[in-house]
Amino acid sequence: MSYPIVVLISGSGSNLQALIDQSLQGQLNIDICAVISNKAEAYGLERAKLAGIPTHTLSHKSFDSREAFDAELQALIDQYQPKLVVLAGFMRILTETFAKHYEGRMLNIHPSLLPKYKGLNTHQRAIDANEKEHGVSVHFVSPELDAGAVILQASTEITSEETADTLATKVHALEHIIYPLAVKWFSEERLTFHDGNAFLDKKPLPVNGVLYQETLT
Ligand SMILES: Nc1nc2c(c(=O)[nH]1)N[C@@H](CN(C=O)c1ccc(C(=O)N[C@@H](CCC(=O)O)C(=O)O)cc1)CN2
Ligand SMILES: NCC(=O)N[C@@H]1O[C@H](COP(=O)([O-])[O-])[C@@H](O)[C@H]1O
Repeated sequence: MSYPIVVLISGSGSNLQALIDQSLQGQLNIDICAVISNKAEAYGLERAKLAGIPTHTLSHKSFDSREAFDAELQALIDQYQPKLVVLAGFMRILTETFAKHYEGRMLNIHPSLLPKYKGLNTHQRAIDANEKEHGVSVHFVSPELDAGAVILQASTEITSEETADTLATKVHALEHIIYPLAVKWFSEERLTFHDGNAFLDKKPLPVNGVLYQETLT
């Protein structure tokens, strides 16, 4: 029996594509029931359609408040009764009510080594701060932005010639490895969440999650 998930996007959907590909290759036993975007122009919607996955666009601009948008989004998601909600480049801050409704069963991928560089424009900020390394974090979604329990991180060196674009390319490659791995762990019920903390095989994860190395796969 495959594991039902719903994926939320706002843009290109390369992380969605990584999940689709690994599912099709039999590496992930998931059923992506629907892909929902808040942006009609998101290329990730085309990726979903090509994979035969139902798509929905729910524009936040059509709602008077964040709460009204989130309520509609929650009703749409719950029609599919997913066991996991995956934010894959979903660029809206979610309300406390929404985050609590899916607490422990909603993941996000964030392009920094949390808790560093929460928010937006993380690659340029890391370069401007003369960081020697940068990377990506997969975490449970909490009401506080980018503050949920970290599950997995992967890092890369920032070179002297680095630009935000070259760094984003390196980070994207890491994302496409660790996000499917985190989803796999959750779908196999190895990854769990209790009282704000993440556990793998019933053991508490380190505060910054597991640092990805090749040996993990
Ligand atoms: N309650 C939470 N909501 C969201 C979380 C979270 O951890 N808790 N993660 C984010 C994803 N994210 C970073 O990983 C993020 C997404 C969006 C923004 C943001 O500032 N959004 C603006 C609009 C920006 C735009 O449209 O380009 C906004 O919502 O006003 C910051 C961080 C998903 N939600
Ligand atoms: N704050 C959230 C955030 O910035 N998420 C980032 O959006 C990109 C989505 O790429 P994709 O649409 O190709 O998967 C990814 O790099 C992800 O880390």
